[in-house]
Amino acid sequence: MPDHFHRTLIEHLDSGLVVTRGRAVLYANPAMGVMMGMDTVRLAGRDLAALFVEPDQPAVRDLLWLAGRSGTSPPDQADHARPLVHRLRPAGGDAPVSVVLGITPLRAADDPWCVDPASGAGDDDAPMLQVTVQDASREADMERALLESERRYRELFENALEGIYQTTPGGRYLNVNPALARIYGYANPQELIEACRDISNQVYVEAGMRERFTTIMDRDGVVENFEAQVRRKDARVIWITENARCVRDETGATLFYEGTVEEITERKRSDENLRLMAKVVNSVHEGIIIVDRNLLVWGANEAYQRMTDCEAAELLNHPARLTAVELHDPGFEDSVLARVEENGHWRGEVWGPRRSGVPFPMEMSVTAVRDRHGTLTHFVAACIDITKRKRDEEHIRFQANYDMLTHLPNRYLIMDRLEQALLKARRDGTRVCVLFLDLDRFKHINDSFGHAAGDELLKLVARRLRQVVRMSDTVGRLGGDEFVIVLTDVADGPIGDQVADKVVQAMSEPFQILDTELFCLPSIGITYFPDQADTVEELLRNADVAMYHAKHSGDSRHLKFADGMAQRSITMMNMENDLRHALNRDELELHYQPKVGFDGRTVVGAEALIRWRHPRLGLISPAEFIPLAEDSGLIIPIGRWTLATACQQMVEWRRRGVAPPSVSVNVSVRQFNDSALIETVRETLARTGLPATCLDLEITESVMTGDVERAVNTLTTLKAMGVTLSMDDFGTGYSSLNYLKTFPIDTLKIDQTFVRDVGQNPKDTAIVATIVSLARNLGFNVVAEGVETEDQVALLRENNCRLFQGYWVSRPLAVADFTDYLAQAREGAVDAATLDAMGPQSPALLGPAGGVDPGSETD
Ligand SMILES: Nc1nc2c(ncn2[C@@H]2O[C@H](COP(=O)(O)O[C@H]3[C@@H](O)[C@H](n4cnc5c(=O)[nH]c(N)nc54)O[C@@H]3COP(=O)(O)O)[C@@H](O)[C@H]2O)c(=O)[nH]1
Repeated sequence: MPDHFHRTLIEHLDSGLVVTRGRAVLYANPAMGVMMGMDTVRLAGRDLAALFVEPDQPAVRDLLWLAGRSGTSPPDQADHARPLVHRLRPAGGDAPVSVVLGITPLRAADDPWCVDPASGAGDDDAPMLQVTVQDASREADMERALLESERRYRELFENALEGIYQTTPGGRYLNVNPALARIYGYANPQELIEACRDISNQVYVEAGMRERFTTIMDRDGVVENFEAQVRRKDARVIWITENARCVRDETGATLFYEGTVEEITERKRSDENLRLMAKVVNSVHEGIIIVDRNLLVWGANEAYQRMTDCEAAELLNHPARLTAVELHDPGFEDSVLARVEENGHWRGEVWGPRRSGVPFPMEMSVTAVRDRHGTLTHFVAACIDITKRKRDEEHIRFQANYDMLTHLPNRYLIMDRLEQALLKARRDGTRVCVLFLDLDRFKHINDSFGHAAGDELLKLVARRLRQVVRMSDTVGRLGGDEFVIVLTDVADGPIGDQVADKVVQAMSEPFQILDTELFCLPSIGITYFPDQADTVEELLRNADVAMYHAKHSGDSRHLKFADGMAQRSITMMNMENDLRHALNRDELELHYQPKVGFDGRTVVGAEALIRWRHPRLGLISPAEFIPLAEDSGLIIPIGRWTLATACQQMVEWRRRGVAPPSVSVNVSVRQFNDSALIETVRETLARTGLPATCLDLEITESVMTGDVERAVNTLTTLKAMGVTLSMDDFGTGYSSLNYLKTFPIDTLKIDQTFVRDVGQNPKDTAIVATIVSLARNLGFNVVAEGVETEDQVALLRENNCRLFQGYWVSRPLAVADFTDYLAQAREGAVDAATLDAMGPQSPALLGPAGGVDPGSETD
C-alpha cells in the first residue's frame, strides 16, 4: 500500500483510481466509490470490467488484458484525437457514467502499492494494473470550454473594432483581423496581408517610424501608445495608435510581434482643434473664464488674466468673482447665474473685478454648459473691457450735448432743457425766463488778439455766467459769442432784468487774457414763457431779437422782448439780401473826409468812407452793413469797388487840379487776407492811371494777429509798389511794438476813443502823447482821428500831433461837396455861410479852408 502521503493524495483525487491484479479490483479510491455509487470496500475483489455496461465490458477486458500482457499502457485514444470512452454502470440503477481509462501496469519492485498477492481475488500471476478512471463528461466540458474559448477569441479577433495583427519583426503581416483591414482601407485581412509586405515603407508615412517602433520593442518588449500617420489603400493618410508586444520562444528569441491598432484621426483632429482653440482662446481680446457650477475656476484665458490683473495660478481652482460684487446689488451675481441656468445665456454690462481692487466696466456674456444629459456643469463668461468704449460714449455724449470750448450745454442740450422746463412750467403754472447774450466787440477782440485769446475770453465769460445763476438754472453756449441763460420757476417781477444786471455787473470787471486786461460787455435780450412766447423756438427767437435791439439801442445793456422788435429784426435780416444786389444796383457811394495839417487848413489827404443809399431805408452807415459784408464775404467785391472808385475819383480830382496828395481806402482784415489784394491794387492803379503814391491803404492792427509773416510780405509788396500804409484805430488793438517795428507803416492814426477824452482824462492824454512820441521816434506820421473840438486840437498840438481828421475839420462829404471843399481849400477861402453850416468850429483856427457843410451827411 502507498505510504501515508501517497494515500492522502490518492484519496483526494477528483478522478477515480483503481488498482487491479488482472481484472480483480485490489483497491479503489473514494472518487471511484462516488462514481460507482457504493462503498469502496465493496468494490474490492470485483471484476473491474464487470463494473461497466455490458456492451463496453469486452473492450475494457481487452484493455486490461493487453496492458497486463504487454506491460505497457494501451493507447487511451482511438484516433489520437478523441479519447476512448467507456460507460460505468453505477450501483442503484443510476445513469451510466462515461469515463476515460488510463491503464498503467505496475511492477511490484518499484510501485508504492506493495499489494499482498494473496489479498486479492483472481489470478495471482496476473500483473498489477493501476487504472485511472476519469469522468469523461468533465473532459468533454473542458473540451467544450476550450472550443468555446477559441470561438470567443476568434469572434473577438474577427469582430473587434480595434485592428489586431501579428507581424514578423522584419515588418510583414502574419495575421490581421478584419478591423485592421478596414482601418487601412482593405476589403479583407488577406488583401491587406498580401498588399502590405513592407510595413516600414508601405504603411508608415513618416520615414523611420517602423525602425522607431522596433527599437522600442527590442528594448522594452512592448510598445505602448505608439502614434503614427499611416497611408491607407486609397492613399488617404490617417492617424493610428498602436499597442504591441513581442512574443518570444522559450529561448528568448523573438517569434513575432502582436498588437492592436486604433484609428485616432478624429481624436488627433480634435486634439489639434483643441490646441488651436486654446490658441485662439488665448489670442482673442475677449477675456474668457470657465467656472463650474460651484463657481470654482476651471480656466481663464490670457486676456482675462490681463483684464483682471490676476495670474492663472491665482484663478485656477479658486472660487471665482465674476463681478466686482461691491458695486452691484446684493445677490446680483446669483440672479445672473440663475438666469443663465434658466435661459442658457445672459449678457449685460457689469463692473469687472480686478486684483488691485479698482473695478472696470465690462460687457459680460455668460453661457451655460451642459453635459449630454442636460445637466448644467459649467458657466463660460466672455468679458470685454469696455472702459474705453464707456469713456468714448461719455465723450460722445458730452460732445453731443456740451460745447467743447466752455463745457457749457450746447444748443442741443439747451433746447432739450428748455423743452423740459416748459413742460414743467405748463404743469406747475410757473414762468421760464430766457436771457440771450451776445458779446459786444467780440469779433474785434478775436481779430485783434487772435482766436486763442477769443477762446480764452469765451471760457472766462462762461465761468462768470455760471457764477451768477442758481445751480438749477442752465447756462449754455449757442455758438460764437452767443450764450443763453434759462431760468426756471421764475417768480413774478422783472427777474430776468435782475439776473441780466448781475451778469452785466459780473462782466464789467476786466478779463485777464495774455497779460492784457480786456473789457467785454454783453448785450442781453430777455423773454418770458408764457408771457412772450409759447414754444422753445419762439422763446429763443424773441430773446435773440431783444438782444439785437439791446445791442443797437446805444444805452441799454439788456432789453425785454416787446412786440414790434421782431419786425425791425427782420428788416435787418433782409438787409444782407439787399446788400448782395447793392453793387449791381449802384446803391453804394463813397464819401470823403479830409485830413489836414497843423494849421487846420492844408489838406494832406482824404479818407474814402463808404455809404449805402438803400432805396427804402435811405443812407445806411458802414457801421451797420460792413460787418454784414464781412460775415457774408461780400466785403471782397465791395472792397474792390471802393478801391476802384476812390482811385478813379482821385484821377478825376487830379485832372481838375483839386486833388489832395493822396486818398485813403479802408481795407478790412478779410480783404487784407484775400490773396488777390496785391493784384487788385496793382491792376486798379494800372487801369485808372493813378500813381501809387497817391493811394494810401488803411489797415487795422488786427492784421498783426494772423499770419504775421504773410502780412509783412503783403505790406512790403504794397509799399514797394509805392502805396503808403496807415495803421487805423491805433491803440485799440494788439499793439505789439515789435510788430510796429516790423510792419512798413507810414502813418499811425490815433483812435478817436483816445482823442475824445484827451485833456479830460489824464490817461487818454498820456496815451495820445505816448503814441505821438512813439510814432515820431519810429519815423511815422501821426493822424488824430475823430477830432471834434478846438480844445482837442489845442491839446493834440501841445502833444506835438500835427495832422487831424474829424468833424472839427469836416464831416465825410459826398463827392460833389468834397470837390467843392477841395476847390475852396485850394483857393484858401471858405465863405461865411459855409462856416456857419460847419457848426462848432473855430473860423480863426480853420482859416478859409476849414469848414464844409455837415448837412451833406444827413441825407
Ligand atoms: N472796410 C471798409 N470799412 C469802411 C469803409 N468805409 C467806412 N468803413 C468803416 O466803417 C466804420 C464806420 O465808418 P463811418 O460811419 O464812415 O465812420 C467814420 C467817420 O464818419 C467817423 N468820424 C470821422 N470823424 C469823426 C468825428 O469827429 N467824430 C465821430 N464820432 N466820428 C467821426 O469815424 C469813422 C472813421 O473811422 P476810421 O475808418 O477808423 O477812420 C469805420 O470803422 C470805418 O473804417 C470802407 O470803404 N471799407
